[in-house]
Amino acid sequence: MKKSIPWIIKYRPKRVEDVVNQEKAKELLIPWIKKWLSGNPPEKKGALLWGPPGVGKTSLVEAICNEYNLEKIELNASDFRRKKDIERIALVAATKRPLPPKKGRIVLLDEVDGLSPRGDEGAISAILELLEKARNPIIMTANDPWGQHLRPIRERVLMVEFKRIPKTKALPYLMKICESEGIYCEKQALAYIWEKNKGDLRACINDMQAIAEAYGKITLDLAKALVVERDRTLTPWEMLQHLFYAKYFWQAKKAVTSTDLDYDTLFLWIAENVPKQYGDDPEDLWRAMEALSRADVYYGRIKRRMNWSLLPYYFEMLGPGVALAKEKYHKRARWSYPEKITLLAKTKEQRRIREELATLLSLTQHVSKSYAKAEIIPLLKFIAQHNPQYFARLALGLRLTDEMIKFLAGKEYRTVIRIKEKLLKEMEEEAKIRAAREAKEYLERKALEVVEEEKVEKWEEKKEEKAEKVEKREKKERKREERRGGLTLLDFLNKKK
Ligand SMILES: Nc1ncnc2c1ncn2[C@@H]1O[C@H](COP(=O)(O)OP(=O)(O)OP(=O)(O)O)[C@@H](O)[C@H]1O
Repeated sequence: MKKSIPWIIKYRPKRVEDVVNQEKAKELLIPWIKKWLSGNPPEKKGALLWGPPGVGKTSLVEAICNEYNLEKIELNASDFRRKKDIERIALVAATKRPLPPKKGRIVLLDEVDGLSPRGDEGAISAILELLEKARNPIIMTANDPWGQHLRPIRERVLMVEFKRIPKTKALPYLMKICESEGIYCEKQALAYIWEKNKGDLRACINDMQAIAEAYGKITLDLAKALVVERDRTLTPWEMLQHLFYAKYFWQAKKAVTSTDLDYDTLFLWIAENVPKQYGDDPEDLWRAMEALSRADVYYGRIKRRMNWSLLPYYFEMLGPGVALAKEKYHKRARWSYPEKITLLAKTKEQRRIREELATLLSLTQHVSKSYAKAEIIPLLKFIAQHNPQYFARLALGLRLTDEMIKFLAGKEYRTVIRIKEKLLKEMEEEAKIRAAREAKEYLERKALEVVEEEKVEKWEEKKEEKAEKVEKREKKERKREERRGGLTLLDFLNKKK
């Protein structure tokens, strides 16, 4: 595929006057820069250029650098998240003079609104320090500078607002690009592109280039067919359309990141349709499948290690990897809904039963659910299908429901249920007999207990009678002794002698 320089680079404003429709911003920024150049730095050492994306913030800074012969040191939000990043690069840059022939230096911190209120306080305090010490202008950009955490920065800088580019200004500018490229272009097409991109010139130029390079002209019909509204979520079919017909990296990446499909489902949609779309060219197909397999590897790592920083690579493989795998034009194939999803929908009920069975087994057998699924369920299935008699006993013991039995026994289901019912009847009979036997034994035991109690009572009565007799005898004895004058029989006899 022929690759040419992106128009947003080729037509980037070179001079301040080339930046369209930002007169107010220029009125604020240019005098501020001139103060720096005059050797009498302004009170506020930083400027924050804010406004919607693609309206010329960075372009104006670059145009200023060009026009006033300044060196630009640019850092993106991801480069200055930590305090020491700023100290290492920006602070040095902001406090040193540039090498000749450059007259001065601008430090550009792009997308400061990308700093998070919690994780990046260090970076924010480092920026504040930078604003104190700077001996060169510090320019920052942001789409939304109104976060509470950016307040200290807002209070110390010159706030410069950038407006959306109105249609009246944007269309002539875009038309000029078409003329320079020698491309036939319909004005309504540009108006349509402008509307869909809500005044974002970068997005308009990108869309124009994509259409022009694919079809050699920009017409309203083509624009309607190819331009997607920004921030709109694509249906899976639209996603496939945009992906398979993307000519640029960014288009393909946008296609895969603009759906609300979850990551697994997105993968399934693409994997299902790649062979259909590229099937007529083995090499294109091979490259696309290679990209898909890499996406799968990244996704596996993300899930296993919870390493979400790999997500961009997943999208890059899935989107641009698949889209740019083609070297020739492919006719639109008959795309289809991923078979796996259809299958999953069909097997939903089966999966529910399997899940319930695994829960039951894990509770009764004291194993994990995954062990139950991997080891016990297959074993039960085998037993059910080869020895229904034995399985029916197991089913009763494990208290499996009929639907679980059906799930495990498959064709043998009816046999197992028949055996299970027969077993249940037998068990009921057995239970009745056992209950009757137990009742009889109970009565016998009770009767024996009664006889024993009677015996004990009689024995106790006799014991009392005996005790009474002994008491009576002792009483008599005592009376006789008293009559003898307290002498024992032996004393009495001795006395007589
Ligand atoms: N006002 C403008 N005048 C001329 N060209 C513009 C203007 N705005 C945007 N462009 C075009 O869009 C491209 C991107 O613009 P730029 O990088 O300046 O946008 P930005 O406002 O900084 O966006 P972001 O907030 O996303 O960084 C430029 O290369 C240029 O081609």
